[in-house]
Amino acid sequence: MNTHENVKTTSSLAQARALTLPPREAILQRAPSVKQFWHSNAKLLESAWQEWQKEESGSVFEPSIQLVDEQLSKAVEQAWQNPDQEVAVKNLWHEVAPGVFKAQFFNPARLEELRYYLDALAKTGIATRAPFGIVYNRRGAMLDPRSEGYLAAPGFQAFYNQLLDDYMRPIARLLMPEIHGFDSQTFGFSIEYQAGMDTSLQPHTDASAATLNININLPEEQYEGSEVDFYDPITKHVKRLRFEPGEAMLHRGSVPHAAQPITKGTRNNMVLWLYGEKMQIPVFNNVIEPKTAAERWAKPSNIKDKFAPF
Ligand SMILES: O=C(O)CCC(=O)C(=O)O
Ligand SMILES: [Fe+2]
Repeated sequence: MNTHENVKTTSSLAQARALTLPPREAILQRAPSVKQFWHSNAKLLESAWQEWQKEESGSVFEPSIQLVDEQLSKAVEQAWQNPDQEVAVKNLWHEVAPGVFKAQFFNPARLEELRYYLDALAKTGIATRAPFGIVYNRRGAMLDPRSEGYLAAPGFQAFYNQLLDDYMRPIARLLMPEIHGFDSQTFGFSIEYQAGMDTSLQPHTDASAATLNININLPEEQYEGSEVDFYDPITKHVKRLRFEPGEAMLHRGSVPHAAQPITKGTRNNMVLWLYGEKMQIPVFNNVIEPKTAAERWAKPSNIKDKFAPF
């Protein structure tokens, strides 16, 4: 006989699995009924994810920060212990276009752990919402708690928060000092590009102060096309960049960029954003107040608000 608590939590997963998603046309039209669907089921979905995790713990290997490239994780760990050594982190990032920095972020040999886990999440039968920003996104997911229908599995959330708090924020502050102070709020989503599905993205800027775009393709997952173009608004130069498995680009949200059509294979990525309270981002030509290394390697005390870009 189940305890009362068990009966209650077991039913969340079953209830979540029994939900009928709004029709695809309504989703694409961003109908108010779709927003209402996610809003009214938000609590149920969160408890379903918790329940799923309880049931599955042991059988599904959770992604850990050990997936991060060893050089990067060592340098970052050192910097947390002694911020004056942050230059070792900076040296691992190369400015490949104005305001765009590239580094090896995940160890490609361990990416299958993340992908295996994400596949397991996709098979739970718990509904997730794809990013509206990607025209027809059929495969991607929302990652941040501010987004309805997000991947609320506690194991995933722990990993996501570590990526943002331990890695992205201090690194972004180090490479783009003007974003410091516009970085207490987080946002994230995943994308899967595939010919015949979501194939490209029009030129745009992000509503972020900084964007970390990490390729999570497995080494054997080849693709053609799907380069990301970054535009230099001053010189009008276009830099066409290709992502290899585990590579990341960290860029100012204000740098215009576009994804070229994918012609073969798939490209999977995880996109993380930082911005300030109420979605504030740095203003062009803002006076930059100098910060210390110790201030960069610190977690913001600001409470997260609920503003979601999409
Ligand atoms: O395709 C990419 O890697 C870029 C995605 C992107 O720019 C976005 O989602 O805002
Ligand atoms: Fe973007």
